[in-house]
Amino acid sequence: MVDLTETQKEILQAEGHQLVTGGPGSGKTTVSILKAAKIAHEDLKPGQHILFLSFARATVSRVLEAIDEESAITREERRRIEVDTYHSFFWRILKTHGYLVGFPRRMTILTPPNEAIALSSVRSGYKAAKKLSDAEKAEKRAKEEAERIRLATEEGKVCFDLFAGRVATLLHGSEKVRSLISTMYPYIVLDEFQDTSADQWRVVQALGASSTLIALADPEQRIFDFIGADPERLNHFTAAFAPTVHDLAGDNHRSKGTEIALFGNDILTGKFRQNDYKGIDCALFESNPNQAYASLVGQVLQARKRLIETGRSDWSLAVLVPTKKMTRMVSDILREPFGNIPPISHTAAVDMEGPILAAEIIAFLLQQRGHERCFDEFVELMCSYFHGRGGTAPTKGDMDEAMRFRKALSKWNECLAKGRATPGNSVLQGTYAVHQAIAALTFTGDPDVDWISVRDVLDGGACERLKNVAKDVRNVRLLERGTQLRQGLAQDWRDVGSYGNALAITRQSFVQEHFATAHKPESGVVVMNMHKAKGKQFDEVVIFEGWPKRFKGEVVANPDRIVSGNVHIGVMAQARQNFRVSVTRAKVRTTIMTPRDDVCVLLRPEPA
Ligand SMILES: Nc1ncnc2c1ncn2[C@@H]1O[C@H](COP(=O)(O)OP(=O)(O)OP(=O)(O)O)[C@@H](O)[C@H]1O
Repeated sequence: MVDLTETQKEILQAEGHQLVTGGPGSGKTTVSILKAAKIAHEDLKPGQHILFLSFARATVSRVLEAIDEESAITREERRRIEVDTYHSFFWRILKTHGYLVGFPRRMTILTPPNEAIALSSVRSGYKAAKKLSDAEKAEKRAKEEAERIRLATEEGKVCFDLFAGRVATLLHGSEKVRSLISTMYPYIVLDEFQDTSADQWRVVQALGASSTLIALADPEQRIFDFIGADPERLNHFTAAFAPTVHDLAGDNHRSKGTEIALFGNDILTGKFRQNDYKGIDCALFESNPNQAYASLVGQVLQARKRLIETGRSDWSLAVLVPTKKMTRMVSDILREPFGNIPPISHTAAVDMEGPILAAEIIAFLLQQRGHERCFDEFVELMCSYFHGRGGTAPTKGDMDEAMRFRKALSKWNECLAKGRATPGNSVLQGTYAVHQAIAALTFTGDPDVDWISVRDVLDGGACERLKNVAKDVRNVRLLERGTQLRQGLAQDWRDVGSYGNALAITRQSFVQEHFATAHKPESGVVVMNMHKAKGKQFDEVVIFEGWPKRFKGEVVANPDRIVSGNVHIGVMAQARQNFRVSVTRAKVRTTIMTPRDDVCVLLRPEPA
């Protein structure tokens, strides 16, 4: 067990609502878990639990792991601590009481890929977000919201974006539900409280009426302004609940013996106290893809070597990049590095809409039903993939592609109806050939083997779009040992001797996967967007940003930078906080990779 600091001890002793603040690695999560165990031991009545609410499943798994490591916590106390995400907690409330806010009794979750499909026709009517005026943005938002509400109330398909607002309305409107929840959870810990959105805050206000709240926050790790976090949120909490306030301030237990935390603080002010910081490396690279990626691969290999040499098996190395696009690019490079460097095994936190819809296509093909409209359904699933794979930003190209396939299909069917040959130049010829090839496969009953044999046919077939599906689906980790999907498919085979329900099983396992919390925190090499690193910790971190593209010596584009365009505008508070969060995820070392000819503006000292 750790030796608690004086402030941590005070937190354990204090009663009533609490606000615990402190910098990265200052021990907020740790002390709140010990506090939860103490409450479980001393204050809870039979049947009651203490609820630990967090934003992301990844944070949940880190907290669960921390609970497991705390040998001072008994099994019974552990059982009384319920760690959950806001999403999953809200869904539980909506499922039982949603009818109070106009939802039908039978509801299903509209997962992000299916939400993307449902909203794609609204969204594709607008230009890219950057080019929209404020009025257009508001109009687009209102139309999206209206469609979400229609889907929920008329069809019972509820998407995540509606959860917080509806639960807030429900709790404020029903004293009965409020007290039901508070009886079940008399104490609630709110992790990363600085990032609470307006709707989530309304929920918290209602919960705090009868439950005791413990909010954990670092105002300077606030990185979700773009979805409604508010710099005033901590003041709202203080005004509403008059909590005792405990500040763990600059304590740093995560990267003890290094100056990573100090460097993180200096990023906030732009005034660097030292030339070198222990635990921080700056690696410059040349501004062209070959050399940039070669430098990255070199740094990743060196870091991996250092970590393997520690002899531990649970080491972790995060490669953090500024954009989603770069997450994919870096993942592709690590999968197939140049020359004779073998693939660098890693996981990548890419957007899952495309991969999930691609998995649905594979699942559909596994069903091999060969019924009359089978090919039509297959093409329709491909069109859904085009509609949904762009997530919140469907591209015009994808929308056009879906239209083209639908048109081609009706022409195809017209020919068949008239007993004529299908058009030789149809875009569907390749698609049809692949469909036939898969229908002719003989499956083994081993979901892994069969899944991969379908994927291989897509990959090697004559349809370019299906090759993309094969590529996208590689990002799906659902077939790993013990997963819901793998078990479901194997069971299906045992029950009916085929994968007759593969599509339904796949859809269901993604919903369950979304709510599952029994995941281990990431280990090995992981690639992710800087925003996703919040609340996590790794042994080493490599931060890798984009570089300026020049033509005749002039910068013509400067994409994928930590600060947009790498230009110095105003105080850049959000960019500084975001960068600091990334830098301080490391326990031992953070390597920052920035282009030699255009070093990140946040690393240049502020003019005095
Ligand atoms: N008093 C302490 N003595 C030694 N180690 C500690 C102490 N408190 C916490 N730690 C350790 O320090 C690390 C960081 O702690 P923790 O995750 O609780 O910080 P945090 O404030 O929640 O961080 P962040 O806001 O960056 O997510 C953990 O590995 C934890 O076990």
